[in-house]
Amino acid sequence: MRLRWQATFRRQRFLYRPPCHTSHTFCTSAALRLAATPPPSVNLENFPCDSIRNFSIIAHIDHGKSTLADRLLEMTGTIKMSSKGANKQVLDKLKVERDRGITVKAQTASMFYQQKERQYLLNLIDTPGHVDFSWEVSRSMAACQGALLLVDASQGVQAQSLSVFHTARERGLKIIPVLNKIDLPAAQPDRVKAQMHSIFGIDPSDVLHISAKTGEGISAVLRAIIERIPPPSGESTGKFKAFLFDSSYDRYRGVISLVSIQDGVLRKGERIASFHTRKKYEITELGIMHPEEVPTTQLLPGQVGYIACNMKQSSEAHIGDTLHRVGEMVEPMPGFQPAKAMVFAGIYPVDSNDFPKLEESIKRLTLTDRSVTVQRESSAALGQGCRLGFLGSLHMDVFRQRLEDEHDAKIVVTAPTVPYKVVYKDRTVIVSNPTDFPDIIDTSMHVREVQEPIVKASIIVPEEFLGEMMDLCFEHRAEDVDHRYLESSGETSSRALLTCTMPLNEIVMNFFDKLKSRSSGFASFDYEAAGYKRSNLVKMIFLLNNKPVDALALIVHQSAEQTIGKMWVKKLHKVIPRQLFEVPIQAAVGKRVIARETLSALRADVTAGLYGGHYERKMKHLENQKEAKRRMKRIGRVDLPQEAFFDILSSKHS
Ligand SMILES: Nc1nc2c(ncn2[C@@H]2O[C@H](COP(=O)(O)OP(=O)(O)OP(=O)(O)O)[C@@H](O)[C@H]2O)c(=O)[nH]1
Repeated sequence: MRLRWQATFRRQRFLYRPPCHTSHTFCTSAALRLAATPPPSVNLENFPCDSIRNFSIIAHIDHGKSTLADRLLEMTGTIKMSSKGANKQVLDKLKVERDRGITVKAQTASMFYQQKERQYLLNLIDTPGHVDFSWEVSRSMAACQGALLLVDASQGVQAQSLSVFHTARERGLKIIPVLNKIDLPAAQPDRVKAQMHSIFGIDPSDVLHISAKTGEGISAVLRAIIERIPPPSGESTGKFKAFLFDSSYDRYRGVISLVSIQDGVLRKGERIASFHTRKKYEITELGIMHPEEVPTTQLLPGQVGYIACNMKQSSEAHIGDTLHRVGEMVEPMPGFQPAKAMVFAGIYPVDSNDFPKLEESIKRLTLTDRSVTVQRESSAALGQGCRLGFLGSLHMDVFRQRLEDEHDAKIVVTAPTVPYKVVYKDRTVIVSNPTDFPDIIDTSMHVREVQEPIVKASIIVPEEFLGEMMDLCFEHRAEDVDHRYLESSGETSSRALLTCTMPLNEIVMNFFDKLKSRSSGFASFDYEAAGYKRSNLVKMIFLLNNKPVDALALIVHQSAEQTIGKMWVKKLHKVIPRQLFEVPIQAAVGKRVIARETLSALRADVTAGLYGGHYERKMKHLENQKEAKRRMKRIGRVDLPQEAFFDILSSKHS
């Protein structure tokens, strides 16, 4: 989820102040339709800590976080109330988000709300829903004292409701349980409240009933935020200390950081230092997100806002950093786990000449998505490219789509891999590219063992699909499989929580799709990293006419090498065009050939079918053949059209 209206305003600014750094394809008409109430003359001195509440909305994907955020903004007058529900999350989204109905980046908004003669400053720190972006969720929570736990009244508690609840509880946040979508005919508020009681120990009388769609119950949510969430603490007379929890990049102003002020007051022109990098900066602009940037003269304790300080590189804004005034030493805030890339893939331009353009596009996109890691690599088959690390496979797919949508890039993406640990006699190396994976059987390599990343998976599913889900998990090398029922017996259809450990490699390809189709869409899934485990892994290479194609290499579990080898050789046979000679297609592990197909020879004369004096037609055919040749990648003596790579690699992802 993201606060789409905020994005709208940022983009409006971009529209009026061209040319801007962003290259997103924005929906301008939507951006202009959504009008804000004019920014108030903000005097933040009127908001001491006890008038401030910092909170986030946490929920399983699609349980209505964005919709509730829209209503809260309307109700507090931060955006204009629309008669026909025009302030919908459909507005002004990136194409990738419109296409997929998901949110990628957490956003922040400050709202002013009057209750009983008193004005409050409510800071909403929004969170995305998908498991790949859970890093953003915990990062957002670090700046809050409370969270609205939203549960869909028709779907009930789902896998990510569990994980976000536990993260919020571990961080000591006050949790306000909210039942959303009570307008739906399928809503079962009492049943879902009973689930929340048995799973989370939540008192059913504490649960608020709302419809974020119709607006029912929203004022009770605002009341609960003020009454139940504790205010932040901080001393305006203390030494200045701020927690940096997010950043974005602006071509003109450099890095814009979002901070939560812990102690002291920050004003324009003051000099601050980063605890992490020890670099010093001067504040050139500061303010609050309302929901667009509204400059203020100062930021006080407990407040959440943005700062610009001529920070040039995104990497200087270290998430979780403590900022302090130059010359004053403060105790740093407890650090923050940096995002860890778990899925890696090579990205190559379809036309090798486009590499500089592709590299520039990747660089620009990573300015808005700090969690992506980038390294140059090259492949004999695909030429120069980049190896990118992502938080998960959805994250990878979103990035790929953004490259295509926003930067018009024509790219080939190699099969995703996870980071493996290869333990040698004298050192341990992390390998995230199959090309670098050693031949285990070759004793001269001195490989002691190979370890793969493991995750702890949770699946919530109606009990009639439990057996099917267990089978699916076992097919994907699950261990420690356990389950428990989430509702007391006597329910018509109880739901079960299935937990197990699984290799991460097993879920990056198409596990999620299988889970959805084999549970008729009812299962929800979540996972967390659970370390590394020793495993029998091997590198599988594919040979065309006895020449290895590096871009197609895979790391597979030994138990599955036969099945995978045969399957891919068959697929390659289907997509590779016939050549002038017979071409063996082989899958091999070390020197062992696992599977083989043979592509029969083709005759060359493209004009053979043309009789008589059709000179021009003959020339056209020959020209076409020449053009097609230009687009070929030559593997040994085999010409492989770029489209075949597309077919092979995209089918590898499915
Ligand atoms: N009937 C009904 N539909 C709702 C309600 N709240 C949200 N929805 C719908 O539920 C869908 C998901 O809502 P979002 O607000 O995008 O959910 P989200 O939690 O932000 O989703 P992510 O950003 O993907 O995590 C949308 O189609 C909303 O219109 C509600 O109270 N009643």
